[in-house]
Amino acid sequence: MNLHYMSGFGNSFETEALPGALPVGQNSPQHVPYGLYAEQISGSPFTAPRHLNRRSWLYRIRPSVKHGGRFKAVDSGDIRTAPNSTEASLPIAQLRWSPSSIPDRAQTFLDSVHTITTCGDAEAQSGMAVHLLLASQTMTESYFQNADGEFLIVAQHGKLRFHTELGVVEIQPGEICVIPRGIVFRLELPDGLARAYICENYGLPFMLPERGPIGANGLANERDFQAPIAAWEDKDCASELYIKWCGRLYLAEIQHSPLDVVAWHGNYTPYKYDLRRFSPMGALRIDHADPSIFTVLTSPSAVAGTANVDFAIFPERWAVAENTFRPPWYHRNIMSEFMGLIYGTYDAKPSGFRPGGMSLHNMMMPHGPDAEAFDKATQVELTPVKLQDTLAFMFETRFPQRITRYAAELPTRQEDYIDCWSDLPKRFDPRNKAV
Ligand SMILES: O=C(O)Cc1cc(O)ccc1O
Ligand SMILES: [Fe+2]
Repeated sequence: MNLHYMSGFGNSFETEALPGALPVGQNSPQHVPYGLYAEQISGSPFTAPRHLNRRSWLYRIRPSVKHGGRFKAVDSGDIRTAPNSTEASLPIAQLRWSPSSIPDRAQTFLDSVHTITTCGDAEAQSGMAVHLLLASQTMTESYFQNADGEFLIVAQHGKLRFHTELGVVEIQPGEICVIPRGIVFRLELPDGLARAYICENYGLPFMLPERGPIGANGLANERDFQAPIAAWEDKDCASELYIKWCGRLYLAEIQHSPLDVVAWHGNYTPYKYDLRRFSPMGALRIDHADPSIFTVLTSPSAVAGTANVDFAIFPERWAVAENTFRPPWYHRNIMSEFMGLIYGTYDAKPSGFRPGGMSLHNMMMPHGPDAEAFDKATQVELTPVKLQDTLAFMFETRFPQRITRYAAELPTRQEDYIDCWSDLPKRFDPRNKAV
């Protein structure tokens, strides 16, 4: 499918799928072209300062109030929403899971979403959840809307094509898609199967981090983000609209497609980004820099520098530091680190962390390179080395992440994970400074 996008991050975009569908010079004329309805969707309070203000104007076949009706509460399967702190009773630990296979029994988007962790409080609009998407069924007359947060979807296996109210966004492994809070979509699977990690961000929408002394360019560059162009469905048939709202799932039976937006303008839009366009900065002479240098997107909290969620990646790059232990240092962190591996190997965990797998190093849980990585990093000759064919990522949050019962009971959980550090010897010798 040859899809077109508009380039930029946080721009005011405008797009029309029919010539002249977009009103000119005003948002809400008495008569909208082609008999469309004008509707605003606000992703920030009206009075939010400009840099945080998000809204779009949609020109649609029916106002979205016609896409609702009577909602009934339905079972939310494996989807959980914070606070969900008492469901699993595992003792605290460093946790890691091998990749889950994608079941081939037919699954809709909803029963292919399995929550792994939750943190914060969705109703307080802070915190996040991590979900694992194991999908094998295209949604046809079924649509979903999340009022609790925005979705950041990290494709790991197979293509994911999101038909959204604002247009179509397709991603493949190496790419991400963000769907703002409240935007209706359905998911199509061009390859039949897909595996993806989802960060559901309850807080402020993701934005680009400040660059500070880096300057005006580098890391994720604005022009590499892509927003969809308007595309509408004019479909009258029995359909289902699911809404997740304050942690519960509701269903409304509707008689048409809610993806009926013919034109739109604004800055509240889904978007995609190819993580391989990230322009990394790094330690050019000594030491291992803090992973914040690899932040792609951040959802700030009200406390400066204390993210609700940071989305960071560990992309292909050169390692050049001299006289340096090059992998991540051993550490404990007040922030909680959920990691996934999209492809390749991750330098701190060469064996047990596999593409499609997950790890969780929660608040103040010690971690760092396993024994194999430590050995290699302390013995290797320090020539410039390219870390190639590798892409890992981290959702790092200020809140402790509570795992779900589903995650605790997954057969892929590696009960022996902490043994990856057991071969680290005591190396201390008070008589020998130069071990
Ligand atoms: O724990 C991890 O593997 C993630 C990580 C990477 C890094 O380079 C520095 C700190 C950090 O938490
Ligand atoms: Fe870490």
